[in-house]
Amino acid sequence: AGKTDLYIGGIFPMTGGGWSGGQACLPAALMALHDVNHREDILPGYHLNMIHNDSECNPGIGTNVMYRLVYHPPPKLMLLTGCSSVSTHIAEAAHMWNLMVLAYGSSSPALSDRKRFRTFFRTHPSAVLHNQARIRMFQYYQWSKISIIQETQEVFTSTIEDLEKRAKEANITIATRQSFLSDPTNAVRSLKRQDARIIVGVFYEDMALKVFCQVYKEKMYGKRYVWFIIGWYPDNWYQKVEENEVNCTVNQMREALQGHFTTEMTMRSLDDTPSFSGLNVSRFDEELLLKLNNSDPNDTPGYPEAPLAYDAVWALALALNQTITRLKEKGVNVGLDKFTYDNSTIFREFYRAMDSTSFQGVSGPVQFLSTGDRLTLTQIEQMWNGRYYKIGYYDNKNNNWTLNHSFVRWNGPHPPYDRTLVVEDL
Ligand SMILES: CC1(C)CO[C@@H](CC(=O)O)CN1
Repeated sequence: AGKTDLYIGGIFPMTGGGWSGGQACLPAALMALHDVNHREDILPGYHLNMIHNDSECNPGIGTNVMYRLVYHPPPKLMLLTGCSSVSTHIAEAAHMWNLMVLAYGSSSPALSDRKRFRTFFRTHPSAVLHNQARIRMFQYYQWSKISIIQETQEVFTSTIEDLEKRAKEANITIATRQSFLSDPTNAVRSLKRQDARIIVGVFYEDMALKVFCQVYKEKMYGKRYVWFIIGWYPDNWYQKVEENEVNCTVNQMREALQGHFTTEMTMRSLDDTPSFSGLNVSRFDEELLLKLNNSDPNDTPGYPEAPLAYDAVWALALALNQTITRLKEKGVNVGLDKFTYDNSTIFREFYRAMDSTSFQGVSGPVQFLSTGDRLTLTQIEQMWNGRYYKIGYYDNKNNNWTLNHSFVRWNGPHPPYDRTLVVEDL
């Protein structure tokens, strides 16, 4: 007998100036849909379809896509979203239609607000996930005086507010906090004037080039300084000096960046054990590359986040599957295809099922906090001679970490101090 069709909405940033991660995340989501629909034990008797459009990572366009998905039949059971700027608009309104929003690409800490985003979940961790690893490193090397420089973007402002809270709890002083909009020259000079030594820098990669060219000019690198920046830029980000009109050479950038640390959320499971779907990381990447007709993964936006999109589709499929059971247990004999936006019966069980998600994904264990947040490991790397080396991981769920400190290298004879010591200058 033919299967009953179910529909979900998918909003993917394919183009536009922001994060266009839909380029790899849409193929990954379609891969998961295919795999789910070929499992007899999942949503038996149903066929899951996704209707998707390009948000261009633009909140206005994204909201328009949502309205079109909602006001054109058939009803959609939920919405998948990417960029934070789109998710914040859609997730605030979605409850009006009993719609769950599951983001595979939203890192903004602002989204961890259950009151404002009542039906929001995400397989992409919040950007605050960098902070516990940073604090642990500071404690390990006994740095209790930290400085901060940030680009004025909401995601970085919210991240630094969380870092300040955690630093206070750990008796670590934030000596100075500088921010800049598009030219970091004065912010870097202020750090130098205030004798900043251990510095956390949060900005997008185009600004990172400007910051470290200025760091080179101010000589704020070498044996007296330690920099912590974001790790999810492409590995060769610092070489793009011409296209960003930065007047430093690649060698000067490399010299300024020698020994800096980065933190980033891990988006692929560290071990190769198969996920619930049967795919392990290496098989997933093989299949994804085929879908991307073997274009260079480093040049395909969203390639790092693709497992988060794959796991998001599995999460909603397993939650819908659970919803069937929950409805039966409540004696509600209605098919999922009978969902309507003004009927909260199905949504309520769907929400409870999503809230209790727990399965092994390609991106690692998939579970949500009560805020809808996802925890993953945080990866710590260090750059040496222009290349990044993994030196440790922080497990944010169990609050423990592994640091291969013998891998860590210093520009001087010992780790720098967090302030000027008289003895050091003798
Ligand atoms: C790690 C990154 C690049 C952070 O921004 C996310 C996009 C967003 O939060 O809008 C995608 N993943």
